[in-house]
Amino acid sequence: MGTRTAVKICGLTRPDDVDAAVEAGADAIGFVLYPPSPRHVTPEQAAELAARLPAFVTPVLLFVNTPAPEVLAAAAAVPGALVQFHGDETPADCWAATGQGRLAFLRAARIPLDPGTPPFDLVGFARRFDRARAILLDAHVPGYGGGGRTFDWSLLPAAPDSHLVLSGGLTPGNVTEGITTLRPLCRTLSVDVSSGVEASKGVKDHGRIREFIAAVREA
Ligand SMILES: O=C(O)c1ccccc1NCC(=O)[C@H](O)[C@H](O)COP(=O)(O)O
Repeated sequence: MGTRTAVKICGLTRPDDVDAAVEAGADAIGFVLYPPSPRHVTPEQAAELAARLPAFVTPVLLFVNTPAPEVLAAAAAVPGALVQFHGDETPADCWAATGQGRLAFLRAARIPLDPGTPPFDLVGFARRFDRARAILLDAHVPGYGGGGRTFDWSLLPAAPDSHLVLSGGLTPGNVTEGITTLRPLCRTLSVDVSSGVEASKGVKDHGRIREFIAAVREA
């Protein structure tokens, strides 16, 4: 029996898109609380959208270098939220912004795209952020994330004790390859997508969400 790969659909801004992602079988829904992002929602909007989620779908609040009090205030309004740190946050920043571990968090690792850069020290990164629920692997793109770019999956070293989330440029067409490439390297693997299921930034294509999740379920 295959290991079930959890799916996070990220960057939702509209109620209909949240409902469609839940209907399609998403396990987690990400809300971007980073004002420069074209997918940005306010904490109040995130709380309103998250209230549409059934208990078995996890809301994920995504921050970039946000002060701890703002993270904690936003999370207080979203019961059961995971927080995702996608900037330059240190382990100490994550500890403070999760209320000394009260909140579970994902830590994004932004993998350089430049050819010739040395392999990413995934084991070292995971050790640094050993309190993280999982390490989300994304391409290092301008604007911190949501870039629709894949990094070179073949360069990733094994991280047998790590819970990983593959992210960055996933689509219904490439997610199966991503899963088969990374699943043997880690303890558990989930996937995360934003651009690859969009009609435009922040506007999700419901058919592509269904295709993406169907591809994951078949992998
Ligand atoms: O989605 C954004 O606009 C964004 C902006 C700034 C930091 C992070 C952001 N998204 C984080 C995510 O978890 C995305 O799903 C991830 O970067 C993958 O995005 P994509 O390559 O578009 O699938």
